[in-house]
Amino acid sequence: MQFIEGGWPGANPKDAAFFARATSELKLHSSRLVAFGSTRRANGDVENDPNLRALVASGVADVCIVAKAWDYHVVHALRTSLEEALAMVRDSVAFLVGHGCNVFLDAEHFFDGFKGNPDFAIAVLSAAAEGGASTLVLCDTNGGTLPSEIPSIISKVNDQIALPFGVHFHNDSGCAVANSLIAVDLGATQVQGCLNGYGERTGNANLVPIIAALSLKQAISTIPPQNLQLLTTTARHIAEITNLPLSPQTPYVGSSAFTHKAGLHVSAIARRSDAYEHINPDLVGNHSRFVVSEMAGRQTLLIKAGELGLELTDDATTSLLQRLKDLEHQGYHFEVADGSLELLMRHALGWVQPYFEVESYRVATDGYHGPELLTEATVKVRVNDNRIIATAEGNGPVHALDQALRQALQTTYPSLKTMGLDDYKVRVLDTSSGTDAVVRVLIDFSDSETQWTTTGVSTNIIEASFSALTEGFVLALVKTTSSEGSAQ
Ligand SMILES: CC(=O)SCCNC(=O)CCNC(=O)[C@H](O)C(C)(C)COP(=O)(O)OP(=O)(O)OC[C@H]1O[C@@H](n2cnc3c(N)ncnc32)[C@H](O)[C@@H]1OP(=O)(O)O
Ligand SMILES: CC(=O)C(=O)O
Repeated sequence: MQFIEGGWPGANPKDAAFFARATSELKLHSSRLVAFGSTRRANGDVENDPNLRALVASGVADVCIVAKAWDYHVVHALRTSLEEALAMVRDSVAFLVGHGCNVFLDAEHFFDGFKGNPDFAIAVLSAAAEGGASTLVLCDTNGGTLPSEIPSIISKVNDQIALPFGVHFHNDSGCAVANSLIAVDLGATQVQGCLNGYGERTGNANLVPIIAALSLKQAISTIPPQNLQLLTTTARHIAEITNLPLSPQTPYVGSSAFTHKAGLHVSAIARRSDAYEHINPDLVGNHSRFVVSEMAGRQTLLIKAGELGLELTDDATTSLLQRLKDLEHQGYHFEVADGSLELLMRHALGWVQPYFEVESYRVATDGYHGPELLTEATVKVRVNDNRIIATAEGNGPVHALDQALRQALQTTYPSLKTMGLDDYKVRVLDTSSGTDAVVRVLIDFSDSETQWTTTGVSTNIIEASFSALTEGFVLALVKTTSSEGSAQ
């Protein structure tokens, strides 16, 4: 069974409103909603404790309450006696169970508490068991516990407590996932955490790799098996909603999790698809990808060319590999510029783009005549046997050049009307050279069917931009003519 903790009813109006709506409107299929809270206050009484009353009033059957399991916290944070702390646990659990709740007890600071005073930490678990809790959850609240410390502590818990136990690790030492997996090996039946590892400070245990590892590598039931393939889209969707983007390197679900770059890796994968993948990415809804860079070898180029429907000869592969490495050394970055890479491959096969030839271009920005900056570009191109001169204005140099090129080419190639320029990025490659630096421009394009990125590198930002821009136009024409079935 999976549980989703929805918040702390009574802590704030939002959590209260959530439970009011969720209990009537939310239809969960494979999981149950849990309300979170704490034990009663020290020297208080359960009947009049607003937190416990709010848990009962939340309308959910499963509740999780936190209790201090470290004597240091009892003395200094709660400022009460160890006896009273145990009574708080016992009374609160019994109260909730008496109101029909299934109670999980989160033993806060259990691991640190156990190291300092194991008898008290175990006594907290026993008090919860006496009160009627169904699962005792050992928490590493400060997140400092290391994997090597877990077995001896959990085996002592197993010796003394018969109830099922869960774990709740924070990631302050970067060990939350590893600790959770070890705990499951040692008998934990509940792992608390958060999708994508969100949470206070460095976050909670990331449930994504925990679910994937337990389900796929240890045959332990977690989420329904048919939902495993939704792991990647779910993690990315949640990242989108929370506006906390996933690192591409996120295990299992990141965009680079199964992306291969090193030539030696790709050459082995070409022979055995699982050579450099710890699982089949399809199982979690992700996929393999190959990127081309200066670390590529021949096999990488052959695979990439195959994806583009191009057949590289031996000679073309050799010259392409050399050219690619030289250009990357100059500052090109083909890993993120698939469009420019495609053109490089075509050129290696002797292809010359047949659409237009640029004779010259010029751009001028005039800031002295009126309140608005005016940028004007002129391009001179040859299309078939015609010489065309087009001039256009724009918000800036790239816009003006884009407009002028469109004006020059659109009569002959009306399909260019559907092409859009989506993003434009500039990166300074050698900051120590100041305004004399080499810059790399990346431009993202799209039409109704597809997207492509081109790149240009120069000490002159206009030249780098114009090079990326014209490559974008050429690719738009390649794509149109390929989809019309013409020669490539
Ligand atoms: C270990 C964890 O991370 S559990 C998750 C913690 N989550 C949160 O704290 C988020 C929600 N919290 C809140 O909205 C508020 O802190 C509330 C509503 C719970 C309490 O607010 P307040 O009544 O203003 O108390 P405040 O937050 O200042 O202080 C905490 C009080 O809880 C007591 N307390 C702390 N832990 C516990 C516990 N496990 N059981 C009982 N009482 C506790 C403290 O002793 C203190 O009471 P005191 O001032 O009477 O000594
Ligand atoms: C309950 C909880 O969040 C903790 O102890 O870490």
